[in-house]
Amino acid sequence: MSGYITEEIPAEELTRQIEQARELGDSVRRLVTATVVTDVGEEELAEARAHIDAAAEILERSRIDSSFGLRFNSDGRLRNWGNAVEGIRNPLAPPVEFHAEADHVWAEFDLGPQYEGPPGLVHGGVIGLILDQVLGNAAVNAGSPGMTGTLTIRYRQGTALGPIRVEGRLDRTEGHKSFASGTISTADGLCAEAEGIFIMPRWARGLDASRQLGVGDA
Ligand SMILES: CCCCCCCC(=O)SCCNC(=O)CCNC(=O)[C@H](O)C(C)(C)COP(=O)(O)OP(=O)(O)OC[C@H]1O[C@@H](n2cnc3c(N)ncnc32)[C@H](O)[C@@H]1OP(=O)(O)O
Repeated sequence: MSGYITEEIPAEELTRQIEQARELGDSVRRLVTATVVTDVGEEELAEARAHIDAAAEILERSRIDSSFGLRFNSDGRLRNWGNAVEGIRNPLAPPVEFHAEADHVWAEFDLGPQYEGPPGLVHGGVIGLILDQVLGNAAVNAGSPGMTGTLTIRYRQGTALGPIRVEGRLDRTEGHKSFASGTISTADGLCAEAEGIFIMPRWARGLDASRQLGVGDA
């Protein structure tokens, strides 16, 4: 399967690259939020657009000819900068930083106006996006990673934009299948809960465990 790349970047250099990636992602995330809620006039909009197009042209001077993929470094760190939930250089990602406990994973972060569905509330698809990742990471954390086969979500109440907490845990495994569950909550209480079946695909079953579907961090 392509997109799984092994690299040898010296540790200090990789740390520097990670910082730069986060800074670039944060700057564009700020821009995305500002774009959704700006109320400036026509002249300022034109001025901003010229700057944005100029910045895009600089970034396009050199680019990889694929998506970012999963990049494993020789020091054990893994980069998933394009990931739609966790990718530090992906401005579509909040990005979510998960914490791994013995029996579950969790994260707390803000969802801004770019994630809106119904007015003031998080889009249902974004809820699914985040729950897919938290359940998948729970399976990874428990040592039983897999691709999402089935994801079932029950939306209990609207999720207000702003601070949210997500949690996920592995409930059980059956052969190549991992059964995970998780929740999204806010200050208003439980907003959505999910159950998922994560399956180790046939093509990945013979691979070294550390390379199966991106077990790792960074
Ligand atoms: C880094 C980790 C975090 C990841 C978080 C994000 C996760 C994702 O977004 S993954 C992307 C979205 N998912 C996908 O694209 C998956 C697409 N589907 C596939 O790749 C395959 O169909 C896949 C992996 C689900 C099944 O793989 P395949 O090699 O066909 O499995 P196969 O050997 O036929 O079946 C294995 C078992 O799973 C069951 N199964 C197969 N498909 C499904 C399914 N969709 N739902 C439930 N069970 C299923 C089979 O019945 C079989 O069960 P049993 O062992 O009891 O007989």
